[in-house]
Amino acid sequence: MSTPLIIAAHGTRDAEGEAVCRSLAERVAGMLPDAKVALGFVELSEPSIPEALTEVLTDGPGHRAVVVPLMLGTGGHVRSDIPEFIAEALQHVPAARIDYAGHLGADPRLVSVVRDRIAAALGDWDPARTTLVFVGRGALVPDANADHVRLARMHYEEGGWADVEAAFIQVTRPSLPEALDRAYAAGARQLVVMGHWLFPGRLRQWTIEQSEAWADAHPYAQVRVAEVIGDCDELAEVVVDRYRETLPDASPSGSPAYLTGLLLDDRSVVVVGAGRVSARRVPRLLDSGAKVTLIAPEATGGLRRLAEDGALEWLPRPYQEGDLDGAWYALASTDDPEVNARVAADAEAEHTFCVRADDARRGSAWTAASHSAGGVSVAVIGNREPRRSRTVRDAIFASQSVRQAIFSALTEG
Ligand SMILES: C[C@@]1(CC(=O)O)C2=NC(=C\c3[nH]c(c(CCC(=O)O)c3CC(=O)O)Cc3[nH]c(c(CC(=O)O)c3CCC(=O)O)/C=C3\N/C(=C\2)[C@@H](CCC(=O)O)[C@]3(C)CC(=O)O)/[C@H]1CCC(=O)O
Ligand SMILES: NC(=O)c1ccc[n+]([C@@H]2O[C@H](COP(=O)([O-])OP(=O)(O)OC[C@H]3O[C@@H](n4cnc5c(N)ncnc54)[C@H](O)[C@@H]3O)[C@@H](O)[C@H]2O)c1
Repeated sequence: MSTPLIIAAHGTRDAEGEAVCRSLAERVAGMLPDAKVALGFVELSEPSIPEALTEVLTDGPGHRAVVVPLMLGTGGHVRSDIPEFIAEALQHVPAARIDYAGHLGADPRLVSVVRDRIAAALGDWDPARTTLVFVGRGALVPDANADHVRLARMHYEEGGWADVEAAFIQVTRPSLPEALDRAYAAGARQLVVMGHWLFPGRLRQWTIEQSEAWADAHPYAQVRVAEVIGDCDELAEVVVDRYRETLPDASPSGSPAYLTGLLLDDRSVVVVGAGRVSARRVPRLLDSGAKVTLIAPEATGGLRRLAEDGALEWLPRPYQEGDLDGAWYALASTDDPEVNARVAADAEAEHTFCVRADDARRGSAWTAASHSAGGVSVAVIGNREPRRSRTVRDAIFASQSVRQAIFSALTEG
């Protein structure tokens, strides 16, 4: 049995909205046959999040649960209310572990569903002659509102619209009628209103009412209102992904690797095998100041040159017992599994951490996908999926906010 999933939904007075939410939860449950999946609501529907959590934690396996907020943005419910509900549940079941997953966000699958809903409302209209009014909830959290405006802008960039206006149904501005007025003043006479809502409910109702009232007052304009996201596979898949993202990755025992930073200056590191894998890893070891001894009958050109330059010591012969003496760290990366197994076994006996390149579960260390910039090093270890780790590392450094965090700290310092 896998860890139970609590889907933290908003809740609604609207019977249809609640039914659609429940059918979405069933769809998610169908995608996670090994896990108990239950709904908990922030308000207006039953059970509450602490009630739902307490029930699965008391009955379920291992006193663990994952909470996925069924929320598009990062407003107060995601930042404060749900964490408080989790804390409340932990008071009832103190030994429990509850992981709080990320909100749904602008996942490409959800953006694509929204695009479909908008296209259905657009019907026979030409987007180039139509203005899209993209309505969000509005929150006290500036970031959440800015995210909504960003998403509206993405629809402009990708949709071929005459124009796109972002609007908010509550809390902040422009309101929906204000955004419709702006568009009208700019010449728009065909408007599609998309309320960025998950399910039917009051927000959808207000969107329709306000759009109709505005259209009645503007006889030269036509307004079409798009449907909500609703219960669909894409939404369920994003919920399942958020759930899975919180689960620990599987090293040999199923526990995640313990990430650390080795300080290798002048410490002996033994690399057995001098092919492509070693050629990728040895330069990084040398960058870290390690004293590298390379053991292999044949070495790639690059490694040969490093040996000739005196950057490392190369012993051009097969591995033999005793080669790991004094080593702090070892790499077994020959193309012979039996040799790699011997290196790993000798390292184990010496308490030397050792990477086994051909069969990682039989080693005691893994090589991270890493990069350093501005004195900050990032190491990513995945679930024996090196390409994914590399992609995650690259995404971290491609992120503007990460670079800002690294370099603004440098200038402040
Ligand atoms: C991240 C990176 C760091 C680095 O090496 O510097 C790294 N592997 C990279 C590339 C890569 N590895 C492989 C291919 C071939 C193509 C393919 O299959 O996709 C490519 C792609 C290529 O070469 O382009 C094959 C492969 N890899 C492992 C096994 C054996 C096994 O899993 O049991 C096999 C099958 C061997 C076989 O079939 O015999 C095992 C491991 N590889 C790890 C790290 C460790 C943690 C990984 C993680 O976080 O998930 C781990 C678990 C242990 C370890 O070896 O340390 C680096 C990319 C960084 C960058 O590009 O900058
Ligand atoms: N972990 C990873 O990221 C990763 C990536 C690709 C491949 N691999 C695996 O790693 C292993 C090595 O791959 P490669 O592409 O570097 O191989 P390669 O064929 O390029 O190099 C193998 C090296 O091992 C040396 N060698 C052979 N027998 C030896 C012995 N008895 N003692 C010492 N050295 C010996 C060879 O001289 C050569 O230098 C393979 O088993 C491959 O399946 C791992």
